[in-house]
Amino acid sequence: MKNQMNNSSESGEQKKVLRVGIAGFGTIGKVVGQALDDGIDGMTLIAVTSGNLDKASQNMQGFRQPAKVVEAGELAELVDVIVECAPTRAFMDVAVPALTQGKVLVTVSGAAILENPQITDVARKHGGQIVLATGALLGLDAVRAAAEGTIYSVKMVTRKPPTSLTKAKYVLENNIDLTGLTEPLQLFNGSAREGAEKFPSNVNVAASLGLAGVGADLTQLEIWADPTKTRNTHNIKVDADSASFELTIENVPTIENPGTGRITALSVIAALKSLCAPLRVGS
Ligand SMILES: NC(=O)C1=CN([C@@H]2O[C@H](COP(=O)(O)OP(=O)(O)OC[C@H]3O[C@@H](n4cnc5c(N)ncnc54)[C@H](O)[C@@H]3O)[C@@H](O)[C@H]2O)C=CC1
Ligand SMILES: O=C([O-])CC(=O)C(=O)O
Repeated sequence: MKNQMNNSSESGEQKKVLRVGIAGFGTIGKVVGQALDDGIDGMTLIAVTSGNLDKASQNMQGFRQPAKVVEAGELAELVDVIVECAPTRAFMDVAVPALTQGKVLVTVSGAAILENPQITDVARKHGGQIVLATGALLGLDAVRAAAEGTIYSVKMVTRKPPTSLTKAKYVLENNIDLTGLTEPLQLFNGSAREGAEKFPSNVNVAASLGLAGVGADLTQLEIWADPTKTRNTHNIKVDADSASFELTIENVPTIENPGTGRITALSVIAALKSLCAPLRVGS
């Protein structure tokens, strides 16, 4: 990782402090920014960019040390680590300059990585790294481990309250009215790749599951708008030669953006901490 800041610790030894920038200061970005402002060992928030720069400044009013608010193109050169939590369509505008400059990109945009697989070549060529945080899912550590052997099948079923899906691309494009739904409605049944294309802001987790395991084409996905649910629920079933497992996570929707579970920002914070921690738990 290039260009880390040096700080002297009390013992006099040089300690590397990672300079962090956030691209996308919305539901996830604000929580991550607040955590950095509260203090994460070994890193400091330097700069933020977002769709609306004035709003980003306002959102840092309570911060002890508000970061610089910069245009998207300026962010990468100022920092060592970029946290990308912008809409899928903005991913390449953030990722390419970051990785071309050899920086670390921490992201939850699994759908955008599937859509732009060449981004890993950019990272490889310039010595950058993409860290796809687990986000709103669970079990990616076990899926990755199983993928070192033979996985026979991976299936994921997502059930979200209708309010978490009203802004989904597929729902808007097809004028699907989810208000007044009285029983579960299946919106999608197919591969994780196709699901991530149709619901890019809603099943990043399915894209991540595909990337962790047998690939997005072989990962099966169902998406349901389910009025019996109050939480964004993902169930995954994996059958492999090393293990079989079934896991379910029930994510509390955020108030700002019900499609995004509260745990997502916390997963990003955990991923950031892993970059500096002397002990890293999980693969
Ligand atoms: N893997 C996972 O578990 C999850 C992934 N996500 C992904 O994270 C993304 C962010 O989620 P939220 O924070 O809930 O969305 P949000 O809509 O609350 O915030 C997005 C922010 O990005 C900003 N933005 C728009 N255009 C931009 C650009 N060109 N450059 C930089 N920032 C820009 C917006 O102004 C807004 O502040 C989602 O679009 C989704 O793709 C979301 C939830 C879970
Ligand atoms: O997958 C996503 O992008 C978001 C999600 O399901 C959740 O927050 O539960």
